[in-house]
Amino acid sequence: MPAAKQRKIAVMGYRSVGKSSLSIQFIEGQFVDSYDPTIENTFTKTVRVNSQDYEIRLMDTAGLDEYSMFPSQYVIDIHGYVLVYSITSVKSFDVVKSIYNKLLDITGKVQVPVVLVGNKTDLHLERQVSTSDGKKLAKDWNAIFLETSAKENLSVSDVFHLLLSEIEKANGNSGDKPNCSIS
Ligand SMILES: Nc1nc2c(ncn2[C@@H]2O[C@H](COP(=O)(O)OP(=O)(O)OP(=O)(O)O)[C@@H](O)[C@H]2O)c(=O)[nH]1
Repeated sequence: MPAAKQRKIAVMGYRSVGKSSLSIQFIEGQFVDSYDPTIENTFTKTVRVNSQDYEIRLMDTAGLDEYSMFPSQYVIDIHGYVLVYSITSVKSFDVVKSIYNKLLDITGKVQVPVVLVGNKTDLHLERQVSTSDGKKLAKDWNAIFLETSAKENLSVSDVFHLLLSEIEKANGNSGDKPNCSIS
C-alpha cells in the first residue's frame, strides 16, 4: 500500500454560500442549519481514491468579496481549490470569478486545480444562476463543475474526490502511480 499523500485544499467564495456547510458535510457527514461566519477553520480527513490514501487538510476560509485582496496564506502550499458560489446569488457567482482571476494573478500560473461548485441546489425556487452558466464558466477555466446541496448531501464528496484527481493530473500522474514530482 503506497504511503498516504498529504493534500492541502482551500475552500473559497463569497459569504454565506455554504463553504463551512460543504466542509462539515464532507468531514463529519452532517448539516448544521445555523449561520456562524467563519474566520478560518482547518479540518483533516483521510480518504481513499483510486487505491491511494490521501490525508486532506481542508482550509475553510472567511467569505471574500470582489474588493478583498487574495489572502496570501492560501497561495503557498495549497494543492487545489474549491471555489463555491450559491445558485441563489448572482453576486456570489461574480465574486467567484473575481477570486479565480486574483488566484491566477497571484500564483502566476495559467491553470491551477479547481473545482467550481454551485451550492444550495435544494433551493431551486430561488435559483438565480443557471446550470449552463456554471458549466460555461468552468469550461472557460478548464475546471471541473458540480452543483451540490450541502443540506441534502448531494455530490458533496464528489467535489473533493474529483479535486484530488485533478491535483494528480496537475502533478503529471494519471492515477495511482507514485508521485515523484516536486511541485
Ligand atoms: N438550503 C441550503 N442552505 C444551505 C446550504 N449550504 C449552506 N446553507 C445555509 O447557508 C448559510 C451559510 O452557510 P455557511 O456554510 O456558514 O456559509 P459560509 O460560506 O461558510 O459562510 P462564511 O463563513 O460567512 O463565509 C447557513 O444558514 C447554512 O445552513 C445548502 O446546500 N442548502
